Amino acid sequence: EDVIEALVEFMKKLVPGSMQNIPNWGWNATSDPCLNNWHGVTCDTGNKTVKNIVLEQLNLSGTVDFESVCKETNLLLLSLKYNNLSGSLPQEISNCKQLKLLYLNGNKFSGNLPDSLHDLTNLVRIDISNNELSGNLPDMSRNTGLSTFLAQNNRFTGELPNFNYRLLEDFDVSNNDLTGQIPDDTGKFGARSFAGNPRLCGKVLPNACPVGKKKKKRSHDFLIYSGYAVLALIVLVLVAILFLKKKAKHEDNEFSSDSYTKKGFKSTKDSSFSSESKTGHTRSEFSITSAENGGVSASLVVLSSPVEAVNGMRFEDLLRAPAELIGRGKHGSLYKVLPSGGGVPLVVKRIKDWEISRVEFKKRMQRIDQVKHPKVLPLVAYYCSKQEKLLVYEFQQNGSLSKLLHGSQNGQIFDWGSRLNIASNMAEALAFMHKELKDDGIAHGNIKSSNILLTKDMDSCVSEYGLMVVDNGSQNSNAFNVDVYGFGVVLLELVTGKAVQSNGVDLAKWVNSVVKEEWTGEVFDKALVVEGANEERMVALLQIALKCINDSPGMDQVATMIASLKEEEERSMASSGP
Ligand SMILES: Nc1ncnc2c1ncn2[C@@H]1O[C@H](COP(=O)(O)OP(=O)(O)OP(=O)(O)O)[C@@H](O)[C@H]1O
Repeated sequence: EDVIEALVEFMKKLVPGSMQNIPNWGWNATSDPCLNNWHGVTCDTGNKTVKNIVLEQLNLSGTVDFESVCKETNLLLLSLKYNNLSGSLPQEISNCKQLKLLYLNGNKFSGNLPDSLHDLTNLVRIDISNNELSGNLPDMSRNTGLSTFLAQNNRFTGELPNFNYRLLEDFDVSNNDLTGQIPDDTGKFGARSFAGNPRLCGKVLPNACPVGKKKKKRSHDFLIYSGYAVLALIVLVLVAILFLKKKAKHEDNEFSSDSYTKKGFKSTKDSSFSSESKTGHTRSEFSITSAENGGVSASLVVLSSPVEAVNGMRFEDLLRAPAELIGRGKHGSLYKVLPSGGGVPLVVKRIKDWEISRVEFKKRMQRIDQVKHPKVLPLVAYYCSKQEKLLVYEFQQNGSLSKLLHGSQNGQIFDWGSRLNIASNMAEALAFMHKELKDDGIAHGNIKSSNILLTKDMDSCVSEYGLMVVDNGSQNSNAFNVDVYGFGVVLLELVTGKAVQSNGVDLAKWVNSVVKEEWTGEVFDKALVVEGANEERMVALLQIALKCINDSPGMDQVATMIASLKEEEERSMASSGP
């Protein structure tokens, strides 16, 4: 009832005047928003809780009662764009804790933005553009899941705060009255994102910054950094004391029984660390906290590794190394870490919410390590405590297949032959892993183009094998089918050049429907058509992709089909060659 009352209150304020002014949208206290389909409301699948409110372009001219709506609901999406709403955005907006998408653009909101926006830690997109908002922009560097921040055409003043520019995909603060220097040293966003702020300066703007201007900020940063350093030092000393105490009590018998070269670090009750990136210009933080219940010890297990710098590495080395957050996916965060003793950069994947016992986890990682394939990125080390699971891999400087296909290509040509090569290598690697790990029930679990990486020689390899346990009831074989499906989608990306989800359209569904309508020619990546890639073989690869998606063939069968396609391609190249 409280929810209904709050929602009715919210609607009353959106439409000023008497209740009669509210159009017949079903929003009344005697009905149910989920069961009676209130206009603009979407609920969860059980029709119990309101998840989305979308009231766009409806000429609403009142104010927004964030207090009521955020207190009583767990909204994921609130979109009120293109109305005539006014008033300010209150601190209480942060009670909408689950909010992922907030669209308030195209209204007449005014006043300062509340600082509490940085407490919306689930926020992915916020669009407050085209309003009359003023004052400083809040510091949103802690909203690490944020990918879109649009605040253009307002009256914001003051300096631009720090954002996680590396993680942002869309950013626009143009046409405000911002001052000072652009802190985005990544250069990722061009002049367009910052234009129309005459007192803003930076590399991408015609307005270069006067030399020496950054000093004040530096000394301020220095204070913050030294604070972090002192904190980290205290924690490290505590960890060391606890570690020594524990060590005296326990013998490390974890690493004696098998054939790997392993060295473990035992960390005791609490360990935490914070460091800052030396590579990135923007400040980034890395912190691993492990608070073990009941003082059970945890270890970093370093597997025998071709990576020199890693052999002998300890957990504390990992913690001490400069690190930079480079990704925050559905399943956890990814950090790039530079080992302190020099050597190759590493990535640390920190998995959240994986309900797996430590024994199971360890068994699984060791099993994966036993099955080696040259095109599967080997695990370098792993760490497992009750709350924390960390996996260490070697950093691959050439990025992922996803970036190659959908990122700015910097003039790189990604031709048909290379695509077929990647398809064939990845199919073969997965077929091998599936065969070897069938009995253990360990599939990859998360096949997608961002998990196919390009090595320094531009060779492809699949990363993060076995990090996701696909929850598919009792039939383990399903996990392998999920891989085949994921691989099918990767093949579609290779053939179409399109991303898995573009403009809300699911790639597999789109290709399936286009092929059904017999417009197959429409789906191919224009770059491949221009290059003159053989259409017959493109159709053949497309069909293999659709087979993976619709019929769940075995990975070995898929690998065989792609291998013969590749052979055909090579034969034809040889016969048409000079
Ligand atoms: N070893 C690595 N070297 C270089 N880049 C990597 C490495 N591992 C992952 N990446 C890249 O870092 C980015 C973030 O990776 P991350 O695994 O966090 O995200 P994701 O694959 O999109 O999501 P998920 O959590 O579902 O795996 C991706 O673009 C990925 O391609």
